[in-house]
Amino acid sequence: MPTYKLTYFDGKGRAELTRLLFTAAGVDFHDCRIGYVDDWPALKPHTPFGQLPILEIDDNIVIPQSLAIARHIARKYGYAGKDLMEQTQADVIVDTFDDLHVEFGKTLYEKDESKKNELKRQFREEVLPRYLRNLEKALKKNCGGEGYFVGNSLTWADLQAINILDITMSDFPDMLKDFPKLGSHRQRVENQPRIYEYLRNRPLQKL
Ligand SMILES: N[C@@H](CCC(=O)N[C@@H](CS)C(=O)NCC(=O)O)C(=O)O
Repeated sequence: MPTYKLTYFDGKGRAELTRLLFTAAGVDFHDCRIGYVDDWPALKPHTPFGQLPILEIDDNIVIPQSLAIARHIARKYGYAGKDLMEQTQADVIVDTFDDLHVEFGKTLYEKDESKKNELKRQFREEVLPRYLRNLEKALKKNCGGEGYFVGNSLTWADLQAINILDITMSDFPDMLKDFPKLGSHRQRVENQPRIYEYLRNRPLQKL
């Protein structure tokens, strides 16, 4: 088994999907969390694109880009989809949740208070319902929404779903109230034994 070191800041952010994948697969990894002020300036010039996360494999391969990292682990351990079409369907769901994550991010980092409130209103009333409606429709297309996003077993699309919903719900806690299939899917995935244990024990962090 390769050795893995995942380096990121101390938060969920763009590393949590890979942490969830390692957890689901039961694969050991070094979860290296560094400080933005104390550690990052020295490390940044030694990373391929000056960004985190990076995944180091066997001390000699370095992979940047969070979704490339997660896709690599998903493919390696059987969570990418069973054939080309399933893989593409899983990619579509992962990318759509990534878009939602980016939209959510816009509501966090605006400095001007009144602009920030307007961004949050737009996100809550327009952006979020649009994404959730489309994602619930996509979920229902497979087994009426009673199983997984793709095929008949867990893929990285399901892990990306619980990850981004969790991060977004930190500010919009009742956002799934009109989307019962997304809500029950979330519970189904979070109740998988390894994931359940991981979620109970991971650091309590909003983002
Ligand atoms: N598309 C990249 C974006 C990576 C990214 O924006 N990383 C941020 C943290 S979330 C970062 O490294 N910030 C520090 C910096 O740019 O100096 C990915 O998904 O990995």
